[in-house]
Amino acid sequence: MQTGLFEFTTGEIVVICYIIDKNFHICRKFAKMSDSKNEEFSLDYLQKAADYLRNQVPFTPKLLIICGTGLGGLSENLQNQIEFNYKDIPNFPVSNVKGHAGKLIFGTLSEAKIVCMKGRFHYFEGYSLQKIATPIRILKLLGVEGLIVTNAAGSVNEDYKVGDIMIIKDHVNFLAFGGQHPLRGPNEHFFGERFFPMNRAYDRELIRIAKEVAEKMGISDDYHEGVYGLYAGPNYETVAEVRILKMLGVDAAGMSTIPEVLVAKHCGMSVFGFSFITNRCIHCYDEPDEPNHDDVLKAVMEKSETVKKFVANLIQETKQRWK
Ligand SMILES: O=P(O)(O)O[C@@H]1C[C@H](O)[C@@H](CO)O1
Ligand code: HPA
Repeated sequence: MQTGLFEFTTGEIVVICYIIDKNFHICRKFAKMSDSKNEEFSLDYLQKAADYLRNQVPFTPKLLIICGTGLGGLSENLQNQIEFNYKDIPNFPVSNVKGHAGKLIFGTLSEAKIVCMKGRFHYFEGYSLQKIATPIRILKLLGVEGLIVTNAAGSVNEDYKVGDIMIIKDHVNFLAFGGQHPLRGPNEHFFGERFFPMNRAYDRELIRIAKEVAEKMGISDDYHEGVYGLYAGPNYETVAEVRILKMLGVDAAGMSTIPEVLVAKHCGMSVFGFSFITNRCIHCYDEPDEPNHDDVLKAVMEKSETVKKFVANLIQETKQRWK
């Protein structure tokens, strides 16, 4: 048979049809696989977790606090606590890192209606970026309008010291430069628009109030406003990587936060974030220090009361928003 440039026998045509058909099925299979990946981020899937929680919590939470490594104590501020283990909530991920308890705690503080994630999910644990951010969407379905996101981070900025608080004014999402994003894939319009801005991601009014709170607490030498950079981990940075982060305008490096902030902004939440500086990132080859997770936990423990007070005061000053 003459088909344009090529000549085929009937047998060859059968083989070509078979290959096309096989490829078509393989393509459909891949399309289904990526669809099913998104299914776990879809309204229907997440609604199940939201329904489970809604049936047991007698109020609508307005503010979500994500506790960074060792910062689980932030939930101790809450009154009238109702606690859930992540593993008991249908379609909720489970966290595996030391310093992350894996509990969702509902409660009130200065009349603000709050839910605390005591334990978060990290990319280095093997979760997809979507899975990391599913709690944001679940809690949005429950009524949450604002997010306070916290993390342990290493200081790239050499003016920072261990124990400082860095209020996040902006971030650099290194994963996005490589094309990785929790909102990659079909857009779930229920939650937000396909394209959305991030130039005002961190709420300027909340930052202003937080700075006032820090001043009133007398910790003006111990807080900064800076840029958070997401390093995927689980290793801490090499010296060359720290130097690159510095050149690119990063003040503190961590392994979390940005996927949660992206999904929170996409669904219209106000966001305030801060890093607790647990260690210095090492800039020089002849420095003998090496960062490690136990020192990270120790640094947080030493200042946990100050951090708890900072968050409690910030909530007190903004409680009208979260009633
Ligand atoms: O959950 P966060 O970002 O606070 O955790 C940071 C990153 C690693 O889990 C850990 C490194 O020590 O702290
Ligand atoms: O130095 C760090 N780098 C990245 N993540 C971190 N989390 C705590 N400290 C660090």
